[in-house]
Amino acid sequence: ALYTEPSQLPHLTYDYVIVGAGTAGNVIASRLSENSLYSILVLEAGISAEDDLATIVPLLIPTLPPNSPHDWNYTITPQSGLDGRAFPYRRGRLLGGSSTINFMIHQYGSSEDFDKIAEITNDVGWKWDSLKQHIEKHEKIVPPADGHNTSSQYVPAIHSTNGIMPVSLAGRSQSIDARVIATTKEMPHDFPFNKDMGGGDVLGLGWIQSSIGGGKRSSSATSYLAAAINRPNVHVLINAQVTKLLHTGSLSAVPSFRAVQFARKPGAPQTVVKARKEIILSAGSIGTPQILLLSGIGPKAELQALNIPVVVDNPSVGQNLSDHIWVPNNYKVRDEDSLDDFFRDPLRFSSAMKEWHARKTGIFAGGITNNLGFFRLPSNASIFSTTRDPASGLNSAHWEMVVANFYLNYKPGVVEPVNGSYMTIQSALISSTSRGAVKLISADPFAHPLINPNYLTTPFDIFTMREAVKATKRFVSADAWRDYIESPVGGVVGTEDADIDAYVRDQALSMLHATGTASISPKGASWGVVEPDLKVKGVDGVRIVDASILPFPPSAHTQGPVYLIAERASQLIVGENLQAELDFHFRTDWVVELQAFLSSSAARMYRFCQDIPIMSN
Ligand SMILES: Cc1cc2nc3c(=O)[nH]c(=O)nc-3n(C[C@H](O)[C@H](O)[C@H](O)COP(=O)(O)OP(=O)(O)OC[C@H]3O[C@@H](n4cnc5c(N)ncnc54)[C@H](O)[C@@H]3O)c2cc1C
Repeated sequence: ALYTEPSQLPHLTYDYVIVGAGTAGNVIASRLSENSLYSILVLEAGISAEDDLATIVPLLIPTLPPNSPHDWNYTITPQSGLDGRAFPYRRGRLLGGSSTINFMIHQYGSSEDFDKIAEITNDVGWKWDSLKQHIEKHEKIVPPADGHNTSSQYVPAIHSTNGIMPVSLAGRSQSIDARVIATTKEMPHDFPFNKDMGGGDVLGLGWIQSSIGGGKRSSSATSYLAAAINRPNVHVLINAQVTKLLHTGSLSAVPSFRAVQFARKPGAPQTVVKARKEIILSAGSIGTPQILLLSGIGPKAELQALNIPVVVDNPSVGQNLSDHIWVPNNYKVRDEDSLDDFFRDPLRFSSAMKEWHARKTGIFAGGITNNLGFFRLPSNASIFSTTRDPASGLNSAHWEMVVANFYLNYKPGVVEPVNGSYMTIQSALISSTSRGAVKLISADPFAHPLINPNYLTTPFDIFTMREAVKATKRFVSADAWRDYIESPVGGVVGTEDADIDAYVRDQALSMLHATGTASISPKGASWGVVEPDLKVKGVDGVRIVDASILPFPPSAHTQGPVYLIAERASQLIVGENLQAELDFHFRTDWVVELQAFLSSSAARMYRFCQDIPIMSN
């Protein structure tokens, strides 16, 4: 059931309390609630926007304005690597979290990314060969909205048609598609064709898969949560911003956190709910470290400076913020079909909207791009004489290219051209090595934290962006574009490396792929925030499941990896419960078992009211 006010909650104690009904949180809620014996509460700070067309109609997403109620409306700190610029940093603040406002590109990353996580954590369960089993439950490949033949555009064998979330290939064809593919044939060394990036092999250029099904966005809310919300053991409360986790005692001298405090808005009454088994933090790469810090779990000196009582001194909380960053390379083109005219023409816009309403097809049924590719620097690139290759392996990317058939530039203050047709090639940094941090600005839980991604502050990052921009120039020099591109628009001024660097620092924006602020680490390591099983280090009762646990930026847009991580986390949690129950049964004689069986329903009722003491912190 969905509740909007704390007073509507039927209980104040649940088996599991999940913080954040976002991409990962809804996976956990859905999978755990498949067992009707577990009671689950999901607390979401944001709203439900299930009828909001901007979050349903795929191509309306570029029109969703900043400063909307769907968004946390963060701003990052001024970036020394970007000429001191600061800009909005979007995160979904609604059911589905960022999966409800993202650009729907859907893939998982390189197999080596996950193999590297397995190596870092000494946990083979994170290896790609193990993790990819979850694709079967997650993904449901459906035909694209225009029903075109996709046989040359993906490899069905590495996908699933049985999962919970509809995913499809591009829902409308674009005039540039054939030129992109022709370029892979003309320049196969620089831009090889990759028929499918969804199976762990990401390198090359090919067709995009999107979290779109039947012409509508698929989010964790429309898939996982929709499947679970009517189960009697699932309660979801929106407008509930968690202000901290409460220290409730200790287990074998390890501090326990088994209660969550939340409020609707600043000054509103605080409500406390208790978790009998576990709290799952799924508040995302910004929200999760913020909540840990507010709860006294974080760097001691930082917490003390804000008069937050320190329960667990962990210097890694909020550190290691990593992200992908991109620059637009805009070109003026000869094209009647670019989306520029479409967005400017109210008649075409409304007739396409009518088509979408009638049949869920047409321009609006597709995403913002049909093609993307992942690439590496040459192995003899000069940067490798001073910097170790940060990619997860030889089949993982350093940079990415996304091709869109309209003028795309979100830099604040940029005015879109009022006429003409355009194409944009986004050059993005993937294996970034700059690391930033999320820190509290005050002990006020409603104050936005300081978000400093520290972009482009390493020689590797600026080198790779420079090479990615140069590669774009090579790409558009192919014959395939000769009669199409008129001229670059607002691009690099000059021909020197320094000119490209200046352009990159002036133009770069975030891909909004924040990761790493509650990083996974080897069991018992002195660094990192969670153990390989995602339990918070030095804490009893809390697990983290979201993008924050990724130790480094993957070769992917980040929703796919988050879905796989959340599926595995659900399996770990359920598995631990089964193990605990088995242990219990093997230890007891039949009389005790019978008693347990007979009293289980009564016990569940009782445990709803059970009191978990709360320490002051
Ligand atoms: C505009 C945009 C475009 C993107 N485009 C793509 C794309 O095309 N493809 C792709 O793969 N990735 C994309 N991403 C990134 C991807 O969507 C995210 O990496 C991923 O969804 C993160 O999942 P998560 O579970 O970690 O966090 P989220 O999905 O953000 O979920 C966190 C949830 O926790 C809630 N929350 C936070 N703090 C609190 C609190 N204190 N109390 C209660 N609730 C709280 C939030 O409101 C939110 O619902 C994009 C992101 C954005 C913002």
